[in-house]
Amino acid sequence: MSITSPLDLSNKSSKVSKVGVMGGTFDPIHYGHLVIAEQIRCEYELEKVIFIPAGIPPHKSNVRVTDRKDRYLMTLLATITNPYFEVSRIELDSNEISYTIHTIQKLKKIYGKDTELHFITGADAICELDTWKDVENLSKLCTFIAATRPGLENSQVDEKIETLKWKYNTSIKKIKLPALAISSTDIRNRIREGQSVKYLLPEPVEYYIHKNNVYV
Ligand SMILES: Nc1ncnc2c1ncn2[C@@H]1O[C@H](COP(=O)(O)OP(=O)(O)OP(=O)(O)O)[C@@H](O)[C@H]1O
Ligand SMILES: O=C(O)c1ccc[n+]([C@@H]2O[C@H](COP(=O)([O-])O)[C@@H](O)[C@H]2O)c1
Repeated sequence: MSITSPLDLSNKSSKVSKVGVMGGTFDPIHYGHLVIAEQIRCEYELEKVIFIPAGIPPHKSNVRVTDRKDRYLMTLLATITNPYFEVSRIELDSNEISYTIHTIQKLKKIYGKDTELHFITGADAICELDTWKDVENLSKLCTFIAATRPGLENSQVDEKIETLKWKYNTSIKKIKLPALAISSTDIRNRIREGQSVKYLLPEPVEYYIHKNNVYV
C-alpha cells in the first residue's frame, strides 16, 4: 500500500553532517523509543533523527503486524512535537522486506557520502546483528548506537558488542540510559486485556489507538 502525504520528509536532503536513523516496527511507538532517540541525539550531537517504520520487519516477517497506515500515523503523532525528529515512509512505501542495508543505501544516495548515518537500536536488536542482511556492507555505510534495555545482562551485551565490532570492523557504541521497561508487545497485551497504558506512550497515540480500535 502506498501512503501519500505532504508530511513525508524522507526527501529532505538539505546539508546535514550527522543523522540518526531510528528503525523499528513501532507497533505501537512508545516512550522507550522516544527516550533513546532523544538522548542519543543529544549525546552524539545528531542534527536530526529520522524514524523509519518498517514495512515488512525482517525478523517479524512471519508475525502479524498492524496495518502500515496506523503505524505511520502513530509514529507521526508521537514525534510531531520534537523539531529534531522526522518520519520517513521509505520502508512503508516498498513491498520488499525492510532490510536495513537497502534503507541505508537509499539514505546515502539522498544525503550524500559525506553525511554520517548513525543507526539507533536497543541492545537486544544489536545483539542479533549477525543475522542481519549483508552486515559487512551495512557496517561500512553506517555506525550503530545501541541503548541499554532492561532485561538484558550488561556484561553479556558488552561481550557481544566487542565480538561484533571485531568481526565487522565497525563502530558500535553503547549508551546507558534510564531504564524504561516498556515494549510494544506489553502495550498491545495491556490494551487487549483492558488495562491502562497511560504514561507508557504519548497521549495522542493512546487516543489514536482507542479511537480506531487498533488493538482489539
Ligand atoms: N524500552 C526500550 N529501551 C531500549 N530500546 C528499545 C526499547 N523499546 C524498543 N527499543 C528498541 O527500539 C527499536 C525498535 O523496536 P520495536 O519497534 O521492535 O519495539 P519493541 O518494543 O521491541 O516491539 P515488540 O515488543 O513488538 O518486539 C529496537 O532497536 C529496540 O531494541
Ligand atoms: O536488515 C536486517 O536484516 C534487519 C534484521 C532485523 C532488524 N532490522 C532492523 O532493526 C530495526 C528494529 O527491528 P525490530 O524488529 O526490533 O522492530 C528495524 O529498523 C529493522 O528493520 C534489520
